[in-house]
Amino acid sequence: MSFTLHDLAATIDARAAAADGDSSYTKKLLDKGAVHCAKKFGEEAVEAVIAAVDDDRTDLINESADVLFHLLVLLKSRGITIQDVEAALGARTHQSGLQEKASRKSD
Ligand SMILES: N=c1c2ncn([C@@H]3O[C@H](COP(=O)(O)OP(=O)(O)OP(=O)(O)O)[C@@H](O)[C@H]3O)c2ncn1[C@@H]1O[C@H](COP(=O)(O)O)[C@@H](O)[C@H]1O
Repeated sequence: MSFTLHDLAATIDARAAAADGDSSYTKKLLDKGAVHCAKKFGEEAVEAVIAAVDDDRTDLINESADVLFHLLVLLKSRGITIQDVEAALGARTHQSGLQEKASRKSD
């Protein structure tokens, strides 16, 4: 059985609804607010960048897991769901990234 980001998002939802900060790291982050969640996400992203630059495969995989967890917590802190993000990604599939970039330059 595979584990998905939807499973993790559901756990984060459950912790937000019913946990307390002494027993749940997720709830502890959410209780500190969106700005704190954003800072933690930024820290984890930088750690992933460092792992990539160092070409450390194991570190990059582990830091990527941290990044995805902290991104989902950040989204939760602002009332955004993974389905909202998937919808944004889905809306982009009609054109390539290069086409989208070119259309922005002519704005
Ligand atoms: N995937 C994760 C996950 N990834 C990373 N982390 C935590 O993120 C933190 C990042 O480490 P840092 O050193 O940057 O932070 P820290 O210094 O420990 O913490 P701060 O006091 O700075 O916030 C660590 O405490 C990790 O345990 C996670 N914590 C929880 N989850 C998932 O969330 C679920 C619910 O967790 P709880 O809310 O704790 O029950 C777990 O079962 C996991 O599936």
